[in-house]
Amino acid sequence: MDANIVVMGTESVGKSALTVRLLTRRFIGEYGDIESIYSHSFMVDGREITLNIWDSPCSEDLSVETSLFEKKVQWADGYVLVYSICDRASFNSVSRLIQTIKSTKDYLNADKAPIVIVGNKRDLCHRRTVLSEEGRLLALNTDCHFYEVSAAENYHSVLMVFHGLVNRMKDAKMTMKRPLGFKGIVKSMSAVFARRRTDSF
Ligand SMILES: Nc1nc2c(ncn2[C@@H]2O[C@H](COP(=O)(O)OP(=O)(O)OP(=O)(O)O)[C@@H](O)[C@H]2O)c(=O)[nH]1
Repeated sequence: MDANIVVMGTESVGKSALTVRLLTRRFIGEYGDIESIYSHSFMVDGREITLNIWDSPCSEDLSVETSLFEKKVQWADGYVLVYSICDRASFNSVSRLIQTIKSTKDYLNADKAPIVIVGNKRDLCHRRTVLSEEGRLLALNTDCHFYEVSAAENYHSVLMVFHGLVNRMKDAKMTMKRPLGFKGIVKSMSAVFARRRTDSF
């Protein structure tokens, strides 16, 4: 199975940290302002799954970004929407993103693609401003899955996010997508930071 996942959320919530954690099992602290698509393969229930993961900074200015946003929605088989549990504005933004994704999908008549909501930075619970229950309730109300994780502290919880999404995608009807033109597991940090221009497809 080959599936496309878009990782979205506001600035500094840990989108790159989550993606890099999945790819390398490591947390390196600083990630720079990278927008990249990575390819990562792993086994689930004896089957090889290849995920193409688009780590994208979010622009709230959808009037400017509409065509890029539509491109992402057309491309995506699933979404990881990230907020920081210490940043209420990032949580509110995820809530708005879900509505925008759903209305764009309706507008484009795109396939139903599952969404996972991720509350990141769980290790900073002394600075928490968003309760777990709020995340859980948002997920319940919008038919999404919900996880709270710490990309800084834990690889397995991050793995669970992507496994959970893969399981939901298996249930959803998947249409064949145009291949990205590159594949393979990203194995080293230098490969992780090899940039891929997103306007090339
Ligand atoms: N304590 C803690 N810090 C984290 C965690 N995840 C990410 N960070 C930190 O938060 C900052 C932003 O992380 P990034 O992964 O660059 O966030 P991003 O969402 O990709 O940011 P942009 O690319 O600017 O949109 C960095 O300083 C990370 O070290 C976490 O789980 N816990």
